Amino acid sequence: MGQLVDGKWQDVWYDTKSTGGAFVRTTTAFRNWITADGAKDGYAAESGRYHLYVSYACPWAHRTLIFRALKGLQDHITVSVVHPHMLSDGWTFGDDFPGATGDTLMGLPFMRDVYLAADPSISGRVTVPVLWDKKTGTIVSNESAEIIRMLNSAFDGLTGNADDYVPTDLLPQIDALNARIYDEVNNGVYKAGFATTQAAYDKAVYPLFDALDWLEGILSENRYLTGDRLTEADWRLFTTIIRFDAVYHTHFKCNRARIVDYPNLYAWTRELYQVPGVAETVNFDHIVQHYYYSHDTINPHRIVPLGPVPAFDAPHGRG
Ligand SMILES: N[C@@H](CCC(=O)N[C@@H](CS)C(=O)NCC(=O)O)C(=O)O
Repeated sequence: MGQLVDGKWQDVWYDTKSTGGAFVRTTTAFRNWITADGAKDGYAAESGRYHLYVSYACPWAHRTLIFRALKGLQDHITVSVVHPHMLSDGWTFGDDFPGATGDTLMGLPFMRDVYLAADPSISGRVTVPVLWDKKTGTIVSNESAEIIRMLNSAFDGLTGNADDYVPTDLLPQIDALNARIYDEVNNGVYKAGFATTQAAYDKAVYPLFDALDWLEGILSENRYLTGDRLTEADWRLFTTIIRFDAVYHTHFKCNRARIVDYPNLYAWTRELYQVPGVAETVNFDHIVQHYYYSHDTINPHRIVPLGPVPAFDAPHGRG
């Protein structure tokens, strides 16, 4: 775990001293957009041009794998999967774990080397996902929220897949859902888990469970978050919820309730898990190994608790 400072790796954990024990997520550095013709930033949607660097453990990277699958982009965008253990070298391309592929594009040893290939004097955290452009040899984007918006539509002309998870008429509703879900759920579990004071933990964990109660209410009356259409808002929530009982409940101390205790949220999770192509993007060995093994300030002995993984392939009964 560390970060790059002027192109040099420094092994340091998150600083919570200057923020009263609170985890504050840093903003991302590469924010370009792929569009159908490349008119916006020079990145045109072309088959075989782009490569995704992901971790199966990471909920943000998971979003991009889901959109790649939903949009039928598997033959157009290649992928490398990092090793689940993120230790003093950060994410690595060790391939001695089932499903970890190594860097299949450039053969580099560490994820930081991908950032250095884009900018040799870069400063900042080395995060996944990364969307890499093979043509110009740089990072297009390392912001999952923007990568999935690109994947949602930019390649439609190439694939003929026009499924739209961000329909214009629902955009304000999707953005409003995303904003609360990001702050209180997606990032809320991290704020609870990485807090180093009781006050910072309390400030995250109460809103988190209030938000889960709110979402359970929505899903008791609607099939999906915005009503009867499955949208980006559902998928952005899904990658946190599917990890919840296996890791966040125990490791991040989000233990007022489990997802299996919320009948509608749990059934909705099973329905989304069973959407064709999605189950293949969920890898519990990587998820469980990553969290319990990588955060030595939280779990210094790296003991991976037994825990059950809920039966996400059980009938969901929704619809
Ligand atoms: N804003 C980024 C956040 C990505 C992120 O924080 N990824 C985590 C893994 S779940 C990471 O790579 N952390 C490494 C670090 O912070 O050093 C996104 O959504 O794409």
